[in-house]
Amino acid sequence: MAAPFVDTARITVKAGSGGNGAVAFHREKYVAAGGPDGGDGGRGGSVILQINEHMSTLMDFRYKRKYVAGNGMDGQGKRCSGKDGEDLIIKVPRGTVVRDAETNEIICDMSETDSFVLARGGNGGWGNKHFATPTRQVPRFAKAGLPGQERQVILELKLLADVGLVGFPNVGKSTLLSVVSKARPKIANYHFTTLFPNLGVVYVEEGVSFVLADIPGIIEGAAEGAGLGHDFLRHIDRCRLLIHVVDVSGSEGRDPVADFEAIQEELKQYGPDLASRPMIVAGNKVDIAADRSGLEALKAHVEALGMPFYEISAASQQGTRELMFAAARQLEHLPPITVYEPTYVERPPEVDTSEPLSIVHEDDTWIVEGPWLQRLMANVNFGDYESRNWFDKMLRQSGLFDRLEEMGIQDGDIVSLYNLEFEYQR
Ligand SMILES: Nc1nc2c(ncn2[C@@H]2O[C@H](COP(=O)(O)OP(=O)(O)OP(=O)(O)O)[C@@H](O)[C@H]2O)c(=O)[nH]1
Repeated sequence: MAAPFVDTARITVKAGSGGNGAVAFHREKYVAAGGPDGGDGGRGGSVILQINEHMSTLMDFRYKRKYVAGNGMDGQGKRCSGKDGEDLIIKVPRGTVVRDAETNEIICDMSETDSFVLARGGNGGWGNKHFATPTRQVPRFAKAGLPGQERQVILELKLLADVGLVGFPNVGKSTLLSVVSKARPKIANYHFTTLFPNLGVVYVEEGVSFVLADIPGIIEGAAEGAGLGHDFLRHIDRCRLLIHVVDVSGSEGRDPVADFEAIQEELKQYGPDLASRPMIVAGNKVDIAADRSGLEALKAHVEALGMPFYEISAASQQGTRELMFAAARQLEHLPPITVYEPTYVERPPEVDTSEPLSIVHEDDTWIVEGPWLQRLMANVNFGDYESRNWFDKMLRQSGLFDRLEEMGIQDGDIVSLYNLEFEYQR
């Protein structure tokens, strides 16, 4: 079965690595010993998400899963910095929610934020021009660039509609949407198949309009993942108001109260807050109702629950205008669309500190390098106290300071770790 509507995708993004710093010395005729003039490595490009208003599905992510930004170039002599790596822009439809693939935490909600840096490029390494000091006039070292961030994320599209139509298949949701929405602007390009959520703009009166979505395919068991229903339930999340459409014609031997309750149960299963979402109930197909018993039973049932009830015939447009007015009136008092607050907490990467680091001693400087240190430093936020403490703890735990002591480090010497230098104190 082909279901071309793609509203969730898992992708890997990788920012570019920083270029390496250069070791070079100034050379000029008649100038005896030139100073160090090795330039810095360029910064790695970042991976940036950006909203594109013309996109309405995550279809593009179906076949392309890996997104890599450009690496920074290495530095050169004559103080030339390497070129920065190019940023990679990924376009997503408005309403895309980004989660961490491992923890499922929300990283960002692209509904009000127009662009977001999803993976930071690595810093370029410093060239040796930075390392000249009075005691260290000929620094023969430069720094390697740091790797870019890499992460796996899940993109999830949640429609930005004010009102969602829910109900069993065939109760007349699409028909209702088609008769109440006059215009189908660019947001309404979901109409490739009937399995797509349909969006329409309802113009109620001068200056009053709202976006109405037909959320198809809610069936019993959808909340547990049966059929396609579950995929579409996701879209109701942001609707401020639901219109629950129930077939009250009594055709096919259906019981309106039982149908209503079955869908309510489905919403509850999916999320308790969905079941408590403000709701208007519409009893549809009154034009072909053989008698009014089903309709009256449903009306009594929902009014006892405190919900407004409207009887309509979508096909003949009876009562549909009143229903839309009622929806618009309710919307006036309802808070704006949900924006998902980020829940993602940046954690330090897991590193195996047992792998020995390389230590090179030059003048008063101790240059420390190694793959795990490089990875660690690319991910530590040095502006944050906790992170700095944690970094310090990792260094101690690795035995680095004991080894430096053994090798004869003195107080006041410089420890040089990629883009960080500090004075050693016992
Ligand atoms: N007589 C009558 N028929 C209706 C009315 N509303 C819808 N129908 C018919 O009921 C059938 C199903 O209507 P749809 O609008 O496709 O139902 P739906 O709820 O959108 O169905 P799904 O797309 O499967 O979720 C169609 O044949 C409609 O013509 C109504 O008010 N009266």
